Amino acid sequence: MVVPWNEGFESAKVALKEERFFDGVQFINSCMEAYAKVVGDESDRIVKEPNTFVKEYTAKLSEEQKDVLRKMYEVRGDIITGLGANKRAAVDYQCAQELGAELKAKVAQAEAATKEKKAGGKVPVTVLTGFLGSGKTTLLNRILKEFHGKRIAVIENEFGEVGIDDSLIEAGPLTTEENIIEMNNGCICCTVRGDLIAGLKKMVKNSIKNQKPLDGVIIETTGLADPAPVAQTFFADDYVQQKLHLDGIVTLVDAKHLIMHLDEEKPEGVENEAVEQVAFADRIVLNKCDLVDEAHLDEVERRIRMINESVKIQRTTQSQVDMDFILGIQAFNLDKILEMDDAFLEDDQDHQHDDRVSSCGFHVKGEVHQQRLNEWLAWLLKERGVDIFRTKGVLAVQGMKEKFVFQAVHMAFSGAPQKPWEPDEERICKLTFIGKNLNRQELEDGFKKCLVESGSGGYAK
Ligand SMILES: Nc1nc2c(ncn2[C@@H]2O[C@H](COP(=O)(O)OP(=O)(O)OP(=O)(O)O)[C@@H](O)[C@H]2O)c(=O)[nH]1
Repeated sequence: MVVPWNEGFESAKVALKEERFFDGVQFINSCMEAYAKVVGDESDRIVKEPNTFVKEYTAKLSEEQKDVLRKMYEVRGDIITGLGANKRAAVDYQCAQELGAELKAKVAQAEAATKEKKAGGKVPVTVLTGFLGSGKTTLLNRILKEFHGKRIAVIENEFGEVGIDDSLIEAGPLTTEENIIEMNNGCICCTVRGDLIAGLKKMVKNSIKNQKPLDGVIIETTGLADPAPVAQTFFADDYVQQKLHLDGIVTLVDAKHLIMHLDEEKPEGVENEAVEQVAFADRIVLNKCDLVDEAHLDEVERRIRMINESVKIQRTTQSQVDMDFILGIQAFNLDKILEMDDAFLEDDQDHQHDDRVSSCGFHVKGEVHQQRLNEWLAWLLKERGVDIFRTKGVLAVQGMKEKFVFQAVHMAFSGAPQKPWEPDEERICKLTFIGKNLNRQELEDGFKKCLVESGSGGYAK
């Protein structure tokens, strides 16, 4: 149903008054597009290229039309100011001025605000993103360790069919279980976005109720997430917008595999997540520098700069980045994002993942035979490691007191005993693969052969 422009304008004004800025943007943009048609323009320049539109139309409009448009640009400027995109708001105020409004003070204020960054007492949120296996969990563990005295809440989103990361996060004393939310039933950028909002709200409300204020929130996305919709969450929900602010998007990059993923050909209309993650980064942690030489690192940096020219980059191994480089940086800038992605604030954005990429996981009671497992995984990753992007497992190995943690990124793998099994803890094996064109039957058959009692006890997947 097409809403008449004047109704949409009223809704925008109400949303502005109630400080529902994200809704306000949707109302004002659609009402302005409808108004453009009234004055004879079929394009969307009225919202996307306001300066050009105003220059072209000022002389053609009646006084009454100019008055309406002037008010629309002022309201849109106020709404966008509410969201924090002051540079963009200044453009709207200037357009309103061109049409006769007296808004010098607002323009000056918006221009000054673009230079000054304000968090306004809100809890800072850091989005940790980066392709599969780039070092996000390694970094998260370092943050939790280094900020031992801080109350940091964590939202952990995993792509694997069987969740493994909960076993790999080493929470400190102030990051208790109630402050860690696991989301492994879908991707945070699409299917579980509602859960992300609900999770953030729950964390903030609990911290207020228990009088234990949060010092920060870290969101670790899946390696296949598009960071744009995750960032949009901080503008789309009013409660979240009032209580939290997006401090920065930190993208981990695997120095060895980044170029391969940037160059991967995708089917028509499907986005390349590795490119999106670099494009939206406020900081890049160029990790795994131990695996490549200097010339390769220079080439990786060159490729990063082709996508995100001005981003700050720090080279690391084992995600050993300076905390000042990634936390409390107030780097997220809505104006910069809008310059890159005009549609960022539209609430019906659609993005398509590569449906050849999937996950296959096993959750089995019982134990594996170490040698059989080693031989099988070595064979599998050698033969299929180009397409198997990521393998993770926590396994009960026959005769081993500790949990055996297996990790692989493409062909490079490592395994080591971790924490001991508790005396009354059931010995289980969890193993998950993420990759392109996975052959579930082959993986299942191979894994079954590694079990001490092949096929025994609750073969979950
Ligand atoms: N050689 C090398 N290995 C690293 C480095 N940083 C992390 N790793 C290893 O790489 C593997 C993947 O690291 P994670 O921190 O789990 O990566 P991730 O991005 O959280 O992985 P997903 O959540 O599955 O996307 C682990 O085995 C790490 O120990 C590094 O700088 N060099």
